[in-house]
Amino acid sequence: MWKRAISPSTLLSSPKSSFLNQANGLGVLNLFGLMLSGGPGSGKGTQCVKIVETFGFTHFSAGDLLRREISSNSENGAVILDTIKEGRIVPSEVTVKLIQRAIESSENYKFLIDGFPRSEENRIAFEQIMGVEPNIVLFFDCPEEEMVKRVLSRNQGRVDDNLDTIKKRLKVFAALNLPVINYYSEKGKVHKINAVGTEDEIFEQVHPVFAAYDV
Ligand SMILES: Nc1ncnc2c1ncn2[C@@H]1O[C@H](COP(=O)(O)OP(=O)(O)O)[C@@H](O)[C@H]1O
Ligand SMILES: O=c1ccn([C@@H]2O[C@H](COP(=O)(O)OP(=O)(O)O)[C@@H](O)[C@H]2O)c(=O)[nH]1
Ligand SMILES: [Mg+2]
Repeated sequence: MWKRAISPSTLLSSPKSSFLNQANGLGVLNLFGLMLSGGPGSGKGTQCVKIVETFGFTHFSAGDLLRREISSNSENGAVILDTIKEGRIVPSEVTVKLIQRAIESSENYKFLIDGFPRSEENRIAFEQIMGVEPNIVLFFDCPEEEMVKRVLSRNQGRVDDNLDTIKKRLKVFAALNLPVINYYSEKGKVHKINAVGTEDEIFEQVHPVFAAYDV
């Protein structure tokens, strides 16, 4: 379980007080974290919309947070844009800080972190900075040719939705994703989803994962 330390004044006024863990008398709030992993175009973002609607999670897409940094002309914007165009991974501390800011400014206690961690280095940086781990990891398993087809017809005007970048992204994914999945698998946190099928068919696999958790 994720826990967030909060001040006593926040505690008293918090709408989330029913999630207080008062065992140590410190005012600690329990958070519930879900991470979604899967290659480009495997359908993570699409299923997040359904999870938000059905289970009331707050959705943070690491890619969207990075794209927002580019459009807000932040000091890191140029480096992030270049990295995304090349299909590489943005330095961990940049992404983790954006996720941290998003979580800390949210009133919800249930989070979906979509498209992160993309490497062991990402994972370790997240755990060091945040001091928490996800409760559940959903891994979207999708053949490369299906991912390519979906990305090339995504039509959202993204700078990385082209054949050249997608090829690079698939190589990065193949090289860096497995250790992350192995790490969380050993902790019994990974639920593998067959990402081929209609959106509803895929959600039929996602839905029961939540049954075992009181969220
Ligand atoms: N089950 C599916 N079957 C076919 N196309 C899908 C499916 N799920 C998502 N898509 C489409 O594929 C593209 C990539 O989906 P998206 O959710 O953005 O994937 P990701 O976030 O993993 O990159 C989008 O255009 C989306 O509408
Ligand atoms: O934790 C992250 C998430 C995304 N990205 C960058 O942002 C791009 C797009 O990520 P997004 O999750 O939006 O892509 P999707 O998998 O949804 O196609 C990736 O290729 C990376 O270059 C990154 O560096 N770190
Ligand atoms: Mg996405």
